[in-house]
Amino acid sequence: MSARAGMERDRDTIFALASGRPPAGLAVVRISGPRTRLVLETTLGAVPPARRAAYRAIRAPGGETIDRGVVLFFEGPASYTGEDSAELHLHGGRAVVAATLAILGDLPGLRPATAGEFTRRAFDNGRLDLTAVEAVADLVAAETDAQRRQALRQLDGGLAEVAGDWRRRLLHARALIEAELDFADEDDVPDSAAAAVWADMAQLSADLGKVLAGGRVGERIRDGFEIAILGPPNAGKSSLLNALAGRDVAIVTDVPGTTRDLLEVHLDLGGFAVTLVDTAGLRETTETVEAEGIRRAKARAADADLVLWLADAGQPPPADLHGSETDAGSGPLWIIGTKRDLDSDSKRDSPAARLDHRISAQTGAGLDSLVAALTAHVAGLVPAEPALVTRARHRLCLQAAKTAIDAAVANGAAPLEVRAEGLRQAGEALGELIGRIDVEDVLGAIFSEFCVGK
Ligand SMILES: Nc1nc2c(ncn2[C@@H]2O[C@H](COP(=O)(O)OP(=O)(O)OP(=O)(O)O)[C@@H](O)[C@H]2O)c(=O)[nH]1
Ligand SMILES: [K+]
Ligand SMILES: [Mg+2]
Repeated sequence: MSARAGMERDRDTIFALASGRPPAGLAVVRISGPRTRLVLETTLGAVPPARRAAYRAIRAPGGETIDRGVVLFFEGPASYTGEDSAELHLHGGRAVVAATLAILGDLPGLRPATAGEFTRRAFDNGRLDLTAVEAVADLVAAETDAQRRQALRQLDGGLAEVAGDWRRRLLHARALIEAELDFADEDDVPDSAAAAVWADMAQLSADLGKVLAGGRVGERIRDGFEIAILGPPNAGKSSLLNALAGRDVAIVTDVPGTTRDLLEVHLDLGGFAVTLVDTAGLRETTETVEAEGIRRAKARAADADLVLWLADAGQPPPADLHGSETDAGSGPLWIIGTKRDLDSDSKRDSPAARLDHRISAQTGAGLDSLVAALTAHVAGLVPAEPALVTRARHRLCLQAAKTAIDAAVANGAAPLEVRAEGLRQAGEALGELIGRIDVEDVLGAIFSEFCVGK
């Protein structure tokens, strides 16, 4: 779309059902754009007072009453989108919603909103920065308390405020350097100002490093921690997955090699989103499909925050699976003895294998204590300090900024212009983070996550 066509579209007044699929108790239809007042005059007879709930009849142009409900009018720019906008709170019936949307669609200058378009206008009108836009999407998608809290913190400016401070420090440093360049011919300019600039930039790099050192916890809270279930064929992996999911997700049979593909179940463990992954049983095989399943199982285990190694006869995990716990990319591994209901008394008491837990997916024995341990483990992965980096995009922008600052600080022998350019690049990376510079491609990716009506 050309810039001009984009501006034409922006002048449209948009509408959408912002609430869930009817039938429902209520339906909220959202309207935003320059014709909002006209819409309200046409359908209600008059524009209600701004920001005050008004009980009104909603009428078709012919005069028929479609429904009665509460209407809210928000006068721009003090609205979510920054434009005149309104909400119609209707009875959530299919016919009510369909008739209302049809009336709006027939009004000149109105069209249905595209996914995320209300929030896009809020961003374009400076009501939300880019991290807040992402947070709106995350809040709508949040399924656990930790996800909700993290999204709300980000919406309240968690990362954006810190990044704003960092940008101001960079601008200040660049201004001092500019001044120094302007006075470079004069002998009486003290060096101390420059020294202070680079000391602060070194500190800024350390501040960025501290936030980055939080690792990917924020991303994990958003996307879910991963627990992979591995073990030899028939160890009872799929049975455990089903037991923890509380439903029959995976096929369970007594045929070794039943599971081939990775199967995922999403759990809420103590308010944290967790993805539990069932995998193909590990064994030597020449069978193509099974071999691919085993390859995927190992790859997933390498990325997991925790591997549960299931063993019904105490088989130890292969050495290539987990290495030491300090290996990069490999989290800890617990050994779980399965089919406890079949254990003879002698086996139960034998200390032959190191077992972290003993369970029976069949009787449910040991499952409560396993879930409690998993919940505590996941909670233990989350530091008390809330994460500021909640998406890979944030991490990459901060890393780019830090790299540019580090190079500028370290490169003391380079001309001042070159070092200043590094600081400009760092500022640009932080600008990209909050969406203050041209970021069209980034925007497309972010807004594609939205639903219509948001
Ligand atoms: N007695 C008993 N049998 C179990 C238990 N858990 C699983 N089984 C049985 O063990 C067999 C294999 O179970 P699965 O859950 O399919 O094992 P798996 O590890 O997923 O097997 P593959 O996908 O083939 O690698 C099935 O016959 C299950 O009914 C248990 O706790 N007690
Ligand atoms: K099986
Ligand atoms: Mg299985």
